[in-house]
Amino acid sequence: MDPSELRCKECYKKARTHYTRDSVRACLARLEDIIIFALFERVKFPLNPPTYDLFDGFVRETEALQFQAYRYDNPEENPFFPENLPATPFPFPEFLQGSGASININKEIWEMYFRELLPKFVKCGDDGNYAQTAFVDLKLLQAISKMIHYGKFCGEVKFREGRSVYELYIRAKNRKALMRMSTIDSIENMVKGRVERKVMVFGREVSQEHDFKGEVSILYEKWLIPLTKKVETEYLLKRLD
Ligand SMILES: O=C(O)C(=O)C[C@]1(C(=O)O)C=C[C@@H](O)C=C1
Repeated sequence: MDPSELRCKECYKKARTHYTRDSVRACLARLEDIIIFALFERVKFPLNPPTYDLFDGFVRETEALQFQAYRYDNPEENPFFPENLPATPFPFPEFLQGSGASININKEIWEMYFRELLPKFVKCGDDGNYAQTAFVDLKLLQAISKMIHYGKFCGEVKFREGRSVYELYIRAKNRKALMRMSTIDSIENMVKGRVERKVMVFGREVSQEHDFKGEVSILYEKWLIPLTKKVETEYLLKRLD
């Protein structure tokens, strides 16, 4: 059968119209699984430096292809090289509002990935598996990017629940207060605990070679959660533009 014939009524419904605190948190939890699995996949390979001679081009070409397959029509997805792609109007009914909808901090995520994450988790060496290394790097980068940019959706659901207070701080451009309002320590601790448990369960085999104890939750604490909150706060600051 030609897969392009696969159609059902639901396909035309473009259902991603509404997000709630619970649905956004459930997405973040699923992305956590993808990030942890991909991290385990990545540490099976050593650093493999020649991978990175062509990695930029590999990401640009992959994004150009995925653009044609409508990946970036979805406001949950943000390219690493937007300058390489035609501008996209958002065809999904828009949930995000204001000019913060187009925030893209992938350049910062890219820096964090190569400066902090890879050197921390991956051993030096070269086993020749460059294509596999590049695929898993991109998978991990895209999952991390999606998670961090979910900060926009976190910001929007919180704004809709507490519009009057948020409007006050947004008009006063009070970044600190918005950051404080976005921060829920109990949820962050729950996320870090859950990450630790997943690492222990998913990573039994990998952990014979790599001792991940605490490291993935530190990655969350030091980079992934702060960058998600940064996107959330920057989104809110532009919510009324
Ligand atoms: O769950 C939320 O409310 C979020 O904003 C997400 C998140 C996270 O990155 O997991 C970020 C900030 C909060 O302090 C708690 C959790």
